[in-house]
Amino acid sequence: MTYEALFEHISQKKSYLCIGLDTDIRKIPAHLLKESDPVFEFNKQIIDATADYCVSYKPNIAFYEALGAKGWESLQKTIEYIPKSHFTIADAKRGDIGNTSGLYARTFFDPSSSGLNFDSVTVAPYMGSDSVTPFLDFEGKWVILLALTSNSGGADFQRLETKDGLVYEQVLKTSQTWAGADRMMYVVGATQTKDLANIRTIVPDHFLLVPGVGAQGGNLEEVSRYGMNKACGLLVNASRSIIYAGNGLDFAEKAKEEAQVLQKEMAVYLDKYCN
Ligand SMILES: O=c1ccn([C@@H]2O[C@H](COP(=O)(O)O)[C@@H](O)[C@H]2O)c(=O)[nH]1
Repeated sequence: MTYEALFEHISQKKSYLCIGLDTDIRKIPAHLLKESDPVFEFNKQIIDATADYCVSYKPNIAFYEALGAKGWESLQKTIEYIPKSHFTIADAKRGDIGNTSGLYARTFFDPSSSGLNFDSVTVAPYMGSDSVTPFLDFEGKWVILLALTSNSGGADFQRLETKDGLVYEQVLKTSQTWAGADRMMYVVGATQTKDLANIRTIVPDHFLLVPGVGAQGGNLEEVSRYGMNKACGLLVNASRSIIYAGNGLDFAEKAKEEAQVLQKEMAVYLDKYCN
């Protein structure tokens, strides 16, 4: 998906909501456990109920890998089921020496190899350029680089001072020489809103993937006020607060209600801050 197509979809839907499909077999409603693939059945009903209110889905790969081959199968079926209009993110946080990164890229981007055809994958910048650029060899696919994460421990390294600024600032600056705003996004936690104005001076045009509203307590208004640019430039993720909003027969309806609340708020912020 292109930058322009993503912005067009956001404008049409008046939403920059990304729903995290962090589907934990131990947390899904009991009545689904009799299904042959409970994880896929849960995802399918969540997608059917919420697709009108979001522009993106982000399965966190850990939740699928933890189930072995069966989890991989649920992930493949889920990715095929998501409407093509929606931007898909493999939240896998990969990155290794170039040779190995190339295979991680095939895993998420080459359906003839793995059965998966994501639009993007999250990548850790720690191993540097040759660990990231193999993901960019796949035309039209995106890298979402970890910059300033939502967890408190992120500060251990990301906020270390160097002679040229903080480590996360260096990640933003150096990685711009690898790809532009049309192929690269950055992860910035919704719990890090004090840094958003600074981040926007370094990457004014890039999309930011912002996890941390909902269960982690991030503030959507602040994220939007300080993070939005003229093409919206935000994909705000919520996982647990949406997908586990209910736990009964009506779990998908409850998820829809939560998604709708966020979408309505986003419509207001798009009018106010997207310029
Ligand atoms: O900095 C980061 C990077 C990734 N995540 C992931 O996003 C979701 C958040 O889930 P919630 O249930 O809405 O808290 C989850 O998959 C994380 O692994 C993040 O939270 N922070």
